[in-house]
Amino acid sequence: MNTNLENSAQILRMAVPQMSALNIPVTPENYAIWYQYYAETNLSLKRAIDGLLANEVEFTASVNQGLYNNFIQEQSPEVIENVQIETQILINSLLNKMGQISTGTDDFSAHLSEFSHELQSEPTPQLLNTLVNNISAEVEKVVSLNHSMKADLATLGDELTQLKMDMDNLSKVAMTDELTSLNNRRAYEIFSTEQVSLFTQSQIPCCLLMVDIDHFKSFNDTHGHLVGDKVLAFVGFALKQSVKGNDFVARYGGEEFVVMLPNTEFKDAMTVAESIRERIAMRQLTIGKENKQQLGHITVSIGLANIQPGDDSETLLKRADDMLYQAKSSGRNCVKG
Ligand SMILES: Nc1nc2c(ncn2[C@@H]2O[C@H](COP(=O)(O)OP(=O)(O)OP(=O)(O)O)[C@@H](O)[C@H]2O)c(=O)[nH]1
Repeated sequence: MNTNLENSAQILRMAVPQMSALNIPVTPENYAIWYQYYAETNLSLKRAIDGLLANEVEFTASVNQGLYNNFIQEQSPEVIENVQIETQILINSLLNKMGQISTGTDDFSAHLSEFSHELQSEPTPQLLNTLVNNISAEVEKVVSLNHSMKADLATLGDELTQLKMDMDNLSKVAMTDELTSLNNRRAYEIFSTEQVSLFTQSQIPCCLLMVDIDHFKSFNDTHGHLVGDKVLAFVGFALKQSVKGNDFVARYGGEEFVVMLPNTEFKDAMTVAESIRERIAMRQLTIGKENKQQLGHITVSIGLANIQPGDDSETLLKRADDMLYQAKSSGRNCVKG
């Protein structure tokens, strides 16, 4: 900021509180006296005031008038009037723009009102000059405050975006099964609760499939745990491939998966379940890129349940699980619902 303007603003900030502490009305004349006192541009005035202050003389109207008459120069009235009008216009237009300036304007507003008040009487050219300087200084202060606030806000915005990305990432990790990259049980529980409450509110049908790999223990025992993991990933992928849109696939735990089919009637869910079963059963599993090792086929059993009045997510899951048990008891590689 221009040093002259900065000085004027500083003088203004010293003069006004001092005048108020000494109960001196902020008239243009009085302001001119105290401005020049703090600016130290009028040494005889400064000595006179220092003397009055040292002797604790009260600054009555006549003392103030005496200071003005003895130490402040007379000025031409027309010049005063013109500058007075211009300054008033400037203040008004600034006041109108106040709403557009985002923050940090309270002091500014107070100062402008002060300046405006000072212009009500007949100010001297020095005072007007001072006022214009002070107004500019205050404007620059607010503008630079706004610039730095904008920069701060931009930085804050970047930090928030980064934080939001980190949070999104974290919640993704918390909801994802590492082995299959499907939703995990926690994500399923949230989704299932939402679907049950949707059904309760608006009877939108929704079905749940519980999918369990058949004889997975013996598969693991024969081929090893790592190959077993690959099979889990394959089943997860096959489930994803078999559904669409808002359908929700999760690994519930171990070799058990769940598929939720929102807005789906029982018979359509049965078709989806059958297509999942077939897709998995028909696939010849192999491992290794060059020397492919044949692993044979795996199958899944599926239990199907639809949400019914009075259900919560646990009762729904229990019915699907009961159906899965039936599918296993009926020889596996089938769907029951
Ligand atoms: N490789 C691998 N195996 C797992 C994982 N989680 C659970 N299993 C295995 O899955 C097998 C599940 O076995 P069981 O519950 O007896 O069922 P099953 O052999 O699939 O037989 P049925 O369900 O009756 O057809 C166990 O051997 C578990 O160790 C996993 O993350 N990776």
